[in-house]
Amino acid sequence: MTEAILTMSGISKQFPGVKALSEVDFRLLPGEVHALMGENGAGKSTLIKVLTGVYGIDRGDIVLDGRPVRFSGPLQAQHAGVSTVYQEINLCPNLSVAENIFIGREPRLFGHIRWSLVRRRAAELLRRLELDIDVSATLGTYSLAVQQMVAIARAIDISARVLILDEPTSSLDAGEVRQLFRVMRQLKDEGIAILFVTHFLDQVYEIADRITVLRNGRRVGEFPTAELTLIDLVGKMIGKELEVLERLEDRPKRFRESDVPLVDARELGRKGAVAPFSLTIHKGEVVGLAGLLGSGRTEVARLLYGADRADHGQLSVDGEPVTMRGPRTAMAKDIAFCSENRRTEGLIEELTVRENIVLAMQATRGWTRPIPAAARTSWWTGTSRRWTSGRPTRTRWCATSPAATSRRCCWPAG
Ligand SMILES: Nc1ncnc2c1ncn2[C@@H]1O[C@H](COP(=O)(O)OP(=O)(O)OP(=O)(O)O)[C@@H](O)[C@H]1O
Repeated sequence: MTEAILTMSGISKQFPGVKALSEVDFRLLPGEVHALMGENGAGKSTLIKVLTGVYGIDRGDIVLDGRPVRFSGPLQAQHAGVSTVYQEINLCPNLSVAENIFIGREPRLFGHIRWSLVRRRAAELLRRLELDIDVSATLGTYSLAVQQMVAIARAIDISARVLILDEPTSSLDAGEVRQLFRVMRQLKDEGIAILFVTHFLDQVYEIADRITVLRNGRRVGEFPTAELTLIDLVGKMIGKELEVLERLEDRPKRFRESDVPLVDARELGRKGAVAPFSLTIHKGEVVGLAGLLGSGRTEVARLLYGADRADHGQLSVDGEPVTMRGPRTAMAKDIAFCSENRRTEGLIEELTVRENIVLAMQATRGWTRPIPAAARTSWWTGTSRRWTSGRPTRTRWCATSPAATSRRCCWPAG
């Protein structure tokens, strides 16, 4: 059996009031992509951070290449051969690609940086990864995906043994994910061990050789990907067996399929943005839209809210056909929208909390009907009561394809 390049044994980490890791064991083999899986709060980030010295360890041992190690920080870990590339690229977008690859470790002669050597070595490195990137161009002019490849190139040039990729695909579209996976396969073939943290289950099955599952800070197990079915993986992540998951499907719903849906979109679409899709949402139901960046999730939500106008299909609310002329129509139908860009689209940060809420209230009433001062204080408590009493009963997930044409319900949450 191949000897592990990295072994973590009995790792425990306590934060005030939270046991983030309890006696966790983890093994990483050279030349493998190893997915670290678990629900939010399972302990994935903490395990990476104790490995790379961001946090100290309460108990446990780390052995790298046969030698016990305990890093004092990510820089020391990097020099020992363990590099991390995070979802948020921590490079300098205003510097060139070559400068970013060699920043802090530029080759010098008599104190002067040898720029031609920097460019040549950067170009060689990127060529080795079959990346066609101009090393003299400013990094910030490239897409996030390319910037991520540059970060990976830098990481493996510094230390080419263990590469940790923490949620690397969260901001990439399908084509960029393919490009990243090609690079990952190449690094794997060169013998580099890759620790891959992601929430995208389909990507794990595409790229990972083995999977370690964490739950509530404990290791559930280590499995060859080929021997763990998707439903078993989900079961291990959430701590429920297959039969329980199947029974969840049969849970009584608080609505009948024959009930008139609250929202009923039939072949709704917008040219150039979302191909026609159909979707129903019943009272008390939570429907999840899942898909990669660019798959059309946000665009679907914007069409339902009227933030963008549909040019195809029909939308009905509470059984009545509606022409969404804009957010005002949606608000009149009691539809609210919480944008993913809350800071730029959902709030005016210069205003107080109260002023932001009053603005929303004013928008529903129209500017000709000012809100009485007394109502401005009572509205929030009234609304939160309404929200807590209207508990959702059931969650469905719908996956959107790049053109938002397909709809696939996977499993109910909870
Ligand atoms: N710095 C911290 N201080 C206190 N508690 C923390 C800290 N970092 C993490 N935790 C807690 O430790 C537990 C594990 O968190 P961790 O971030 O490692 O989980 P995760 O699996 O990476 O989740 P996610 O997928 O959401 O990133 C959680 O309960 C979290 O709230």
